[in-house]
Amino acid sequence: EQPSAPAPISAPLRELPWGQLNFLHTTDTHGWHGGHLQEPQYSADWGDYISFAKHLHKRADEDGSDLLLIDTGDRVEGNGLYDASNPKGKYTFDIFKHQNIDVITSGNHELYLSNSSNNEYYNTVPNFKQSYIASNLDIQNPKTGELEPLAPRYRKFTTKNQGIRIISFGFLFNFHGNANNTVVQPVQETVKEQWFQDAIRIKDVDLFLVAGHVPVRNSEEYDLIYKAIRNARWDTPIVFFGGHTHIRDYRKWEKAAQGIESGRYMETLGFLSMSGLNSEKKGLVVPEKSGLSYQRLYIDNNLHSLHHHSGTNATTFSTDVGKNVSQAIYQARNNLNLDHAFGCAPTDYWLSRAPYPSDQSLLSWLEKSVLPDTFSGGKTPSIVITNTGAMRFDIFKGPFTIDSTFLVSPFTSGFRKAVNVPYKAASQVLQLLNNEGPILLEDLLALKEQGLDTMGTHRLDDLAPPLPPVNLATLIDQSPTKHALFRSEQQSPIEGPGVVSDKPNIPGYTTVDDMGSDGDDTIHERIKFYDVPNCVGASVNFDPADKTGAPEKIDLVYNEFVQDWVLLALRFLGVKYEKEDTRSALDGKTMTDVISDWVGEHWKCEN
Ligand SMILES: Nc1ccn([C@@H]2O[C@H](COP(=O)(O)O)[C@@H](O)[C@H]2O)c(=O)n1
Repeated sequence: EQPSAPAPISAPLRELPWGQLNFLHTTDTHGWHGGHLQEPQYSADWGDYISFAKHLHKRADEDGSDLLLIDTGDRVEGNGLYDASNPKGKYTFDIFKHQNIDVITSGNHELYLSNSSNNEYYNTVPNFKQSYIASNLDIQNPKTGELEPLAPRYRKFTTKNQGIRIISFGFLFNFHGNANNTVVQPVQETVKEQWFQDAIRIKDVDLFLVAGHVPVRNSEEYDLIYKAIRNARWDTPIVFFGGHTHIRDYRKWEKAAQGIESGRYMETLGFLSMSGLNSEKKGLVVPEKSGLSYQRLYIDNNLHSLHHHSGTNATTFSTDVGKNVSQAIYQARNNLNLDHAFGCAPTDYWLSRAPYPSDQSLLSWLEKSVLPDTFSGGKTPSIVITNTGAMRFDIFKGPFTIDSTFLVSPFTSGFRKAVNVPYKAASQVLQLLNNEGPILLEDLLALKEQGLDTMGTHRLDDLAPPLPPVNLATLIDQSPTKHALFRSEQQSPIEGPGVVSDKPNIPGYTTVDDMGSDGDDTIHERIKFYDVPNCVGASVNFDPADKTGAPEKIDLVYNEFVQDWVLLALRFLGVKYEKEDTRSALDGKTMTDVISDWVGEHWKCEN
């Protein structure tokens, strides 16, 4: 735990369902290896995770079971510890490498920029030489320019104590937004490749382990892999580890094929156990189960939970390596001056924990205050649009630091503008991007398919942030056209079999998955999450309500990440702008700069 981290509050806990083969799973950590310094519930750091894993390894060695660690990518972008250094990631690779991870894969965030995928090539792959897997990912060798697999396509290994023979794969979903130094092969092609077809037919395999930056639910990619393995091996157990959608989730394909997704931002250490697997070695002390079984627990990443599940206490918990890593994180945070405050937030602003629009909504704050104040300088009537996915985390009342700017918006995309756009068209772009009004997403997609867009790297709903880290069934939908699955606000919190009756006192995740509603280790009081639009926008230097005084032409300013969609929408509205017709806005400043400048000017700290 970092010295400034708030101490966890004790809460009723569910027990770790230890088995024959046990897994700890991290995903979408996005640089939060220092833990959450404003939220006691998630305040343990990467050093604590190292200590925790060490205790569980000891337990496995003592009772003859096994423990494997998995990480499924998006380790970068989203926290000052990674983003504030120059070059980015200067400290994180050396911090991360001290955990003994058995299977590790790449996420999409490792690939948006060529320097971050080159970092995988130069740092993370060599640091995890025995465990990095890249089943459908190639990279241009930075020295020769030749395309090569980022890491081995699959691995075969045998567990230490039980002698369970495992074939493991490492996938990335069919991602298109990568820089041009990497190639992500669509999963439907990978599963047809000879190496994959041979691997799933290797004899004497007790378990297929599919790790990937791929959601476990509604996932064409994982369904394809499941079917491909089942076509070759009708009954060999399969375990999936997923990621990308930032949720806690558990999916049962069938009795012998199940998988976990373990949240985001170092909030969750996913635990999955299996029993009843073929084993070469005897000596298992844990009780035998009849047949194969899987169990799961989503551990809140704080010391109260970690002590409890490892049978330790404040005196016995930290290992030497764990302590050193926590110290290295502390040192890096100091070097980067991450606690330096630009100003102090007067209240909390929520990305998806308050309805949009509302006074507590981060997106309302962005469109009502930050964007108009930032872009009003030139006096030109403008509409400013950003995707809401450019915003990644909430703002808490109190000091808004260098770290906070990267938590809220870490990306390097700048702003661009199309000048002198007819107002009639420009004023409809936001509505189109939000799939509201008479023209729907399908119409735009049809145009894209006719080749009318130039690049088309992102899907329209990728413009919004990942859904809040809850099962879709618990998300409160504000746009009925979008997600028919969501519950309405009137419905009561999820309850069901397996919910323990202790009164929850800590707000947090109340996960409902294919195993039921008893997956969170901490019995939480339910938090409400709200759906958000794809994009928000501000009218600057004119009043959109004043119908008679509407400008004829305006500048359309937008976050560079949404450029394809903005130009496509304009074309759909009868106005043709090519990328070359647009220009850089705000001297290349990013959203990170915009927010830190605005906070410095408007949110003074009262001493
Ligand atoms: N330059 C960028 C890069 C990404 N985004 C947003 O992040 C989303 C992807 O994040 P995941 O954690 O879900 O992988 C992407 O869809 C964008 O919404 C961005 O705004 N700018």
